[in-house]
Amino acid sequence: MKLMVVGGAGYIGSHTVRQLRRAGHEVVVFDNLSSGHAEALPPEVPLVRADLLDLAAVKAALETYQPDAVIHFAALIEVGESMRAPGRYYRNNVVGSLNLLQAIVETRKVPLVFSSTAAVYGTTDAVPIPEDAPLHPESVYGETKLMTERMIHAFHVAHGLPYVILRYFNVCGAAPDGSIGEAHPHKTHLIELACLTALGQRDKMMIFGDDYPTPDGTCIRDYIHVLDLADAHVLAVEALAQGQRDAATYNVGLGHGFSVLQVLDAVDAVIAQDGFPPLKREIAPRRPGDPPRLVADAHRIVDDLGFDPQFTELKEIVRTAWGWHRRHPYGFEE
Ligand SMILES: NC(=O)c1ccc[n+]([C@@H]2O[C@H](COP(=O)([O-])OP(=O)(O)OC[C@H]3O[C@@H](n4cnc5c(N)ncnc54)[C@H](O)[C@@H]3O)[C@@H](O)[C@H]2O)c1
Ligand SMILES: O=c1ccn([C@@H]2O[C@H](COP(=O)(O)OP(=O)(O)O[C@H]3O[C@H](CO)[C@H](O)[C@H](O)[C@H]3O)[C@@H](O)[C@H]2O)c(=O)[nH]1
Repeated sequence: MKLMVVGGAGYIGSHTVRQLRRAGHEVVVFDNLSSGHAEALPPEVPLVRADLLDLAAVKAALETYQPDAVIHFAALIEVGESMRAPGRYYRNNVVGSLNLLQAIVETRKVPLVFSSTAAVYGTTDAVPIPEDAPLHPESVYGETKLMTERMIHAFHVAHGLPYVILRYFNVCGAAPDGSIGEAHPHKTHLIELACLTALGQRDKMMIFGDDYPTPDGTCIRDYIHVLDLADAHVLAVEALAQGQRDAATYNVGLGHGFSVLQVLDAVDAVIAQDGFPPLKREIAPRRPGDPPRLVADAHRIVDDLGFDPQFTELKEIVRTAWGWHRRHPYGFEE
């Protein structure tokens, strides 16, 4: 197939581009490079450097490249920033996605795979969380993702647009060859921060709360490797193309969780193999808005699409992140 990957120069998009190429698909990337990196793309993949807010550019790209399906990763993704600059987030994420939907139905009405997030559930008592749990996002970021989910469904009902929505849990890790990996401008993710702390870019790791109602008192999350997540996109887009699915929403996680302390122990074990000392740790207050436990009920994607994640060991996941950060301590900015 020929696929247009919108936001394909970003962290998850660039790993997905690789897996799509490996699966034999042709790819074109549409990205404004606001947080993505052209260096993260294979040289043979064309990059249309343009903005989703430019409707004419989106339509022109669809008309020029005539893709068989579109995968949509483009968004602003920082929860804290979304609360301080809601206008930017609603405009970029909601209006940008609306332009993409409009351009698709006005040009080629091809299937769409969309990146959503566990943040659409907000704080929930459900463990694990099924896809039909109540949706109560607690941030503007989460709200923009839920609004986009609803727009996509409305376009499905009104125009027959086939779609798969994937709700990711905690995305982590990097390409095992260390060539591409996470390089967000602002670092907030636990595993990335731990690797950068090991490399001396931070003094110590702060543990945000050790008094949660969990076995070791720290928060539990479902960590999904970025390559497994990329494979979920390959499965989704192929199921859409073959007409096996035309409107589906899936959680993407492992279905079991690890605590902050378990993650930091895994990082210590991995970096010790390269002669690095254990991370300095400090217990800090809880971070506002962090639910104690977020774990996916991932049965639906396993049953429907045959999703079969390969990175199920925490140390294996951490080893790939460490390999990337060690080789590229400043990301793509070397
Ligand atoms: N990283 C995570 O942990 C996580 C978790 C859940 C969901 N998601 C979702 O996955 C998607 C990808 O996340 P990521 O971590 O790869 O982020 P990222 O910032 O690395 O990638 C986003 C890409 O979209 C591009 N982009 C943003 N706005 C654009 C616009 N208006 N026009 C064109 N391109 C634009 C950026 O330049 C970047 O390349 C996002 O939609 C995010 O909400 C990410
Ligand atoms: O220095 C740190 C960084 C994080 N944490 C803790 O580690 C856990 C994981 O935190 P991350 O920031 O890595 O990830 P989140 O669970 O906050 O967020 C992720 O999952 C969300 C879904 O709920 C959204 O999808 C979001 O985009 C994605 O980054 C949390 O308990 C957090 O408090 C620390 O203790 N110290």
